[in-house]
Amino acid sequence: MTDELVDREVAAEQAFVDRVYLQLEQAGAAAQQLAKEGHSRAHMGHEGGLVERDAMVFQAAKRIAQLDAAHEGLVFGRLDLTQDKDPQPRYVGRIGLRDDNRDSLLIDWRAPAAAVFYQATAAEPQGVVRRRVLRSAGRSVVGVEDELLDSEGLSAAEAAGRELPIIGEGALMAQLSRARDRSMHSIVATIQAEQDKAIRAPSKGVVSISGGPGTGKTVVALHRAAYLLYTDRARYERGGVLVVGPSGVFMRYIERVLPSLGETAVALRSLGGVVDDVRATRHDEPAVADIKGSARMAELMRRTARQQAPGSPREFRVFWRDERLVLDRGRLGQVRRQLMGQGLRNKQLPRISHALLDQMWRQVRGERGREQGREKFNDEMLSRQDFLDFALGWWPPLDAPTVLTWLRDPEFLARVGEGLISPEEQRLLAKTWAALDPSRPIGPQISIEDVPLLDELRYALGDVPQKADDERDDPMALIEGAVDIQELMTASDREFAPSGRPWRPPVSSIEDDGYAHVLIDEAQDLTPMQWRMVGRRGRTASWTIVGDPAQSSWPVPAESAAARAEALERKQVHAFHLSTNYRNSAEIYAFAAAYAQRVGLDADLPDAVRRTGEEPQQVVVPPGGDPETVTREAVREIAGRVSGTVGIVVPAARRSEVNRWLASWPEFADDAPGARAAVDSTVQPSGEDRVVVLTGLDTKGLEFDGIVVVRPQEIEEESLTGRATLYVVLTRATQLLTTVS
Ligand SMILES: Nc1ncnc2c1ncn2[C@@H]1O[C@H](COP(=O)(O)OP(=O)(O)OP(=O)(O)O)[C@@H](O)[C@H]1O
Repeated sequence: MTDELVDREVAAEQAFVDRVYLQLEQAGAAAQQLAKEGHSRAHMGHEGGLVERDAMVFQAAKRIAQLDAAHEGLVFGRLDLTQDKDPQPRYVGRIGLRDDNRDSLLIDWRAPAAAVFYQATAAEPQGVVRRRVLRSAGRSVVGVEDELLDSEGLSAAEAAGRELPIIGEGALMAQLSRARDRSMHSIVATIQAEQDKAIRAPSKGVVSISGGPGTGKTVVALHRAAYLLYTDRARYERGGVLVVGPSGVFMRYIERVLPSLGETAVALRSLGGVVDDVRATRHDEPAVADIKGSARMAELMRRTARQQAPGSPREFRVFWRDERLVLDRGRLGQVRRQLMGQGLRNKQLPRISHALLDQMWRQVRGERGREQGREKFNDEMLSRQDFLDFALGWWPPLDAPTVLTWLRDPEFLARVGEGLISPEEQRLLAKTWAALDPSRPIGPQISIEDVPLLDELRYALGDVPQKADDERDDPMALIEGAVDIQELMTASDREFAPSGRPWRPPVSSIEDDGYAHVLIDEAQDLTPMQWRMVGRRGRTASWTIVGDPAQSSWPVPAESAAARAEALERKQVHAFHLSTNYRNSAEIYAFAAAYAQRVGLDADLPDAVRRTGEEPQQVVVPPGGDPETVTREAVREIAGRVSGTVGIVVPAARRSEVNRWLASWPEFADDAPGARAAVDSTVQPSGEDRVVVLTGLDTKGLEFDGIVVVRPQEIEEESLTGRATLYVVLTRATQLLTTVS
């Protein structure tokens, strides 16, 4: 293959790509013009729909241009079919586009017509002679990679005067060898057949995608989200797609993929951010996390939500027509039980005054009182400030953060935890909640493990009924106006809302929590309580769940499996399995797999296909030697040899120490500004650093060109599932891996 030939082919593709961008600009300008003219029409009938669609294409393309200029092109694939099928080339891109005659210029990668691009193989070419991947930098085509799928078809095409040279080493290998930066990239150009099947699976029930490390589970799941939005945009955009991943760092790592595919209507949430308006970023220590994640906590929260509010009045006395009426403990207890039996606590707010009045009216025996009648009695009581204050103090509207803070009192905790959690467990829990302050926003005060507990409380309490706007600030309004309560828009309202009303992320009502699709990444790590939390968001949803049990950091798999089954409520599960590791070099993965087998993890071992000739290094600090010097040497060596990111993975207890090391090494001053920031606080590593310090758990789902593992033994011993965590750590590097023991 001559350079001249390559240049000629690249130039030919460039001409086509230029045409696409020109067309896109024209379509965008026209869409904008139309949108300007008929903004209100966009919500009506057919014409409006067209405006919306064109505007969407335009928006998508604009985002692609902004976000991906440096990396990925709009047009990435070309198919040349057999003479009898179609002598014209077909191009595949991130979005679909038509020319002025409404003929297809570019096929959306998700369209049925593009499926063959991913599914054709040499064994089953499906009419494809040559598959070509275009490599681009922004709008420039910089290379092409071809695959010949049907040599007979090629001869026939050439005989008919079509020239179809085969160029390049194969797109996949070129793609896999690229340096890694701090964000995940889309794989649209090189999706493999087994991945494509999972991406395009029908959107019913649950699609469960399993596979070992680096098999593309995450990236496949994200492409699936884009695929679903493409196939049923009205449903998924209106109902919402929720993507849940393990950590904030991970969410930042994947956040570019969907926009680069032109999709923005997706809520990306870390496990600490599933509940609206709450963003927890800190983990509890493993022993505490294990308690807070366990299914028993559901009962603890249920009991908590039924307790009398600490400090609330416990008695009410009043004289009425010469009689003393008393609401004492016993009578209040009866009213309480009656109200609790009728449903969620906050939902009873409109009923409490009448329930209390009933109880008091029963005490009215005297003739003077009786003859005035119940109505008069009600009127008079309801106009007494002391009665209203009592009623509202005794049964106040409650929000989950306030109720969670009740648990900071060890005596309260002991009472509700009786028979459920041991005194030692109570002590551990109370310690983590001791400083909770109801007067400050709860988000920054709680851990990732507290978030499902908070959610549990929200559902046990129910929403405080909403009143009309002018009464919002007056809690008294809750008591009297039992009838005209305005509920917030519910999930089903949203589902059937007139089209054209854009979907907005739910606010904070539990009725707004439902989504049309829920996608869970790293599902093996969800605790039973987390499954309950995400389950509530997907009652009427279809699901995509991806995970690898061998990477699990939850110690009681059976309990988690039960919670998962409950969350999925007998929805039908379609299972897909991915079998090739695209991340690690074969050498690195062989090392990690040997570790998994040695320590008895029941690992799903994929094939790693890319050889680099670089074996992992195991460095031992000599007796009396300095671990910092040895680590620094290892990091320097790796950073000098790879052009992308480097992760230094350490036991949780050593994170600040190693951050201090890194911050003090002048050769990394430019590469690791985040380490400096972390030295005196617990801030997350900044998004753009080339060299970062992470704990084992932090590395979940991420990847780096090079990894240095500091004291692997300690990572292993750090928690009950330390071996699985270390296995995860060993499977994060694409090029070079060094352990420092
Ligand atoms: N078809 C593909 N073409 C190019 N790159 C791919 C392909 N499939 C996966 N990759 C790359 O392989 C790497 C691993 O993918 P991903 O993180 O999705 O795997 P995973 O199965 O979720 O891994 P883990 O379980 O170890 O976190 C990523 O860099 C991804 O871009």
